[in-house]
Parts: sequence; structure tokens; C-alpha cells
Amino acid sequence: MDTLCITGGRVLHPDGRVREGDVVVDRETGTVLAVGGDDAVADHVDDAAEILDATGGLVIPGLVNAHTHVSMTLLRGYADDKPLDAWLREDVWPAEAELTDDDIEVGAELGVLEMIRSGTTAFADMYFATDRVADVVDRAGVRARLGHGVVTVGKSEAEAVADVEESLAVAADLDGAADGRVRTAFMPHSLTTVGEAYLREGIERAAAEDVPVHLHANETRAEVDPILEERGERPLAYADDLGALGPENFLAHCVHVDDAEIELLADTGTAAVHCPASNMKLASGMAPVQRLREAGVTVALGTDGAASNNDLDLFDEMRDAAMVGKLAADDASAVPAEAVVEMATAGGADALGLPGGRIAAGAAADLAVVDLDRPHLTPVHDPVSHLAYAVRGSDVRHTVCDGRVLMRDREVLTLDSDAIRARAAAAASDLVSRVEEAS
Ligand SMILES: N[C@@H](CCSC[C@H]1O[C@@H](n2cnc3c(=O)[nH]cnc32)[C@H](O)[C@@H]1O)C(=O)O
Ligand SMILES: [Zn+2]
Repeated sequence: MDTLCITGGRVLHPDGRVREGDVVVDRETGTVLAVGGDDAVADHVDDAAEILDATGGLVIPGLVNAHTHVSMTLLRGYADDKPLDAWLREDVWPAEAELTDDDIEVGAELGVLEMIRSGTTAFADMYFATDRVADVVDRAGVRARLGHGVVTVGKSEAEAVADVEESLAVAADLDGAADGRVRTAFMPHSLTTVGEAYLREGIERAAAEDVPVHLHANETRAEVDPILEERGERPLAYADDLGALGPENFLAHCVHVDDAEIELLADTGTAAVHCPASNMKLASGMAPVQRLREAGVTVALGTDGAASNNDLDLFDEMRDAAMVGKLAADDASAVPAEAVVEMATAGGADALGLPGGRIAAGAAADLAVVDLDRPHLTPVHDPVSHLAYAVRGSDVRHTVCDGRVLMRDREVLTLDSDAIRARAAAAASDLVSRVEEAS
């Protein structure tokens, strides 16, 4: 058998326990064959085709970044310190109007490089030139749920229709790309930036094809209030009426949700993707993560784009989620370490409907090995506490997705780091020149 063995470390199990043991991966199927320290596992290690040394480290499920706009890495640090609406209209959208498909591709390469380096093996992306993002996912070896973001405000009828059609077409055409590692979704941007008729028709057609729906929801008060005033109902009641809620669907943010909306998410099985850094940076508010979890809602974590974060490191997101979750609940025991680790792993995989998120026999071999033998991680009273509060993305030693080693000893094998950095920096500077000329 063609196996990859990850040896000599400790392993984070789905029940949250950490035990010493090796992980045996079938490289052909991309799944975990066995986990543990028994004789059967030792036999596999003896005739492994490939070994990854995890001595002094912790093997964890590959992290899942459940909401991002990956190519926005090109806009990292381009516009800071503004609220969502002004940030989008004054800075981000004018810059995005100048983006070429090549920009989107190199921005995606840069973002995926950063994610592999920090132990993320799967992500959900809402952007444009989705075929180019899918190419990057294919080459890099990660998994993703991709979609074309639809905005209809400020567009002509013909442009708006074309945007909806493109999102539906992308979802149909790209599903299953990259040997099945790419899945898709219909992605209207939000309940306020897409008109009702477009939302209604697009969601209905997506549902008819079993295509999941992903959108931004209840991110800021400025987004909730107009819906309340114009429709006399809360945004998630409107979303439910549109058919946007359901077990395959996932909503980014869910910051300003009331008890009835939390119940709606729980009853419909709709997942919420918490983006704590973006919510803090844009001063959008604090999501009621503890209440969402207590109600039984699947909560995942997302970085959002690199222009509102400003990195794609899920370890930062875990820490931020635990911190702001306590502040929001006014309770230091709220959103504990185990909860944020679960949100970044199994919660993310469940929200996106992608394999991974758990290390167990039969599960997808999507893994990361985190060094624990570092000064800032010493002593190790509780490895799960470290994952939530002290580990940084740069502590990741190896990354594996679908049974394939994507990073070994901090060297990314599937992408050329130096070339990508150079191309991305050049593309970003050209982009800014074009935006200045256009304004
Ligand atoms: N086809 C659309 C693009 C939508 S992509 C998704 C959009 O979400 C934007 N975005 C990034 N972060 C956030 C956020 O936190 N809230 C809302 N939108 C965001 C991002 O800049 C991008 O314009 C068009 O023609 O404009
Ligand atoms: Zn977003």
C-alpha cells in the first residue's frame, strides 16, 4: 500500500483529547488509514512510502477558513480604519473595478500560499474570475468551496442579470474541479447589495440544482436597519422567505442577530461563519457566538478578506474568537479553547460541506503539524489551550491535504513562494497606479 506516515508526535482526536501516536495515510485515496501507537500502525510505518516527522509537534486537522475573498491579499493594508460601508464604497470597490483576471489569480496564489503556511487546507471564497481561483486551488493542492459574488445595486438590469447568471454558471461549471477538491456555491453578496427579485430567482435556481448558497448577513447595524424599516422583518426572516436558509447553506458574520434569528439558524441547520477580526477592525460589532453555539448552530471561523483582517492566519482567528466571544457574553468561561478549535476544524468542514476537520480512520487526510517545542509554547500544560491562545501560523511545520504533502519543514512544495511574492507585489503596485489614474 502507498502510505504516508506522520510519526513521533501527539495527535488531536475528534473528542478534543490529545494522545501520542502516529497517523497513517493512504496516499491513493487521500484518507486516514489508522491513528495511534499500536502494532498495526507500527507495521505501516515500517513500509511507508513517505514519512513526515512530527517529533515535538502536534498533529491537528487542517484548518478551515470558512469565509474569505482570497485575492484581496493584493489590497492588504491598502485601506484601513474605516467602517464597512465607506471602506467598500470609497476604497475597495473602486480598486476591485480595476482588477484583472491575472491579478485575481496571483492574489489567490499569495493567499493560498499564506494559508498553507499557516496550516489551513480548505477555504470558502466569494470573489470573481472564479475559474482562475479554481486553477490555483488545483495547483496548490488545497480544497475550497468557491463562488462568484453577485452585487446588483448600482447596476443596470442587464448587468445585474448577467452577474446572477455568471454566479449560477460558475457554480455549475466548476463543481468537482481539481479532482473533486473544488466544490461551488451560489454567492449573492448580501441581502442589501442584491435586489429581491435577483435573490429570489437565483436562490430558487440554485436550490433546484442542489447548489448551496453563501452570503454576508447581519454584519453591521447599518445593514440590518434598512431591511427592518423597509420590510418590517428581521434580515434572517427575509433570508428564510427567500429560501436562503438550509443545511447546505452558510452565512458570513451573523453579528446582529436576535433570539428569533438564532432559532431560525438552528431550526434550518444553516451554519454561521464568525469573522472576529474583520468584525473588530470594521467595528461591525460582536457576534453572539456563545448563544449561537448553545442554540445548536454550526459555527465556523473565517478571516474574511485580507483587507479587513489583515492576514489569513486561522490561529489568530481562534484567539480573537475566544477573546471577543467572552467580551460579548460578559463571561470569561464563554467560547473556551475547545470551542474555537472545533470551530476552526470540524465546524468549518461541516459548514462548507467539505471533507476534513477530524483526524480519524476513514476521514480525509487533511492535516497540519504544529511545533510545540518553542519558547512561547513552553510548558505544554494543555495543547488545546495553546492552539487557541498561543500558537501562531508560523509554528506550522508540515501541511497535508487529500493525503498529499503541501508543505514539508516549512517549505511549500506546490507553489513557488518567492516568485509569487514578487508577482503579487508588482501586480498590487500596478493596480494602485491604475486606480489613481481612474480617479
Ligand atoms: N461581482 C461583484 C463582486 C462581489 S465579490 C465579494 C465582495 O465582497 C466584498 N467584501 C469583502 N469583505 C467584506 C465584508 O466584510 N463585508 C461585505 N463585503 C465584503 C469584496 O470586496 C467583494 O467586492 C461585483 O460586481 O462587485
Ligand atoms: Zn466577506
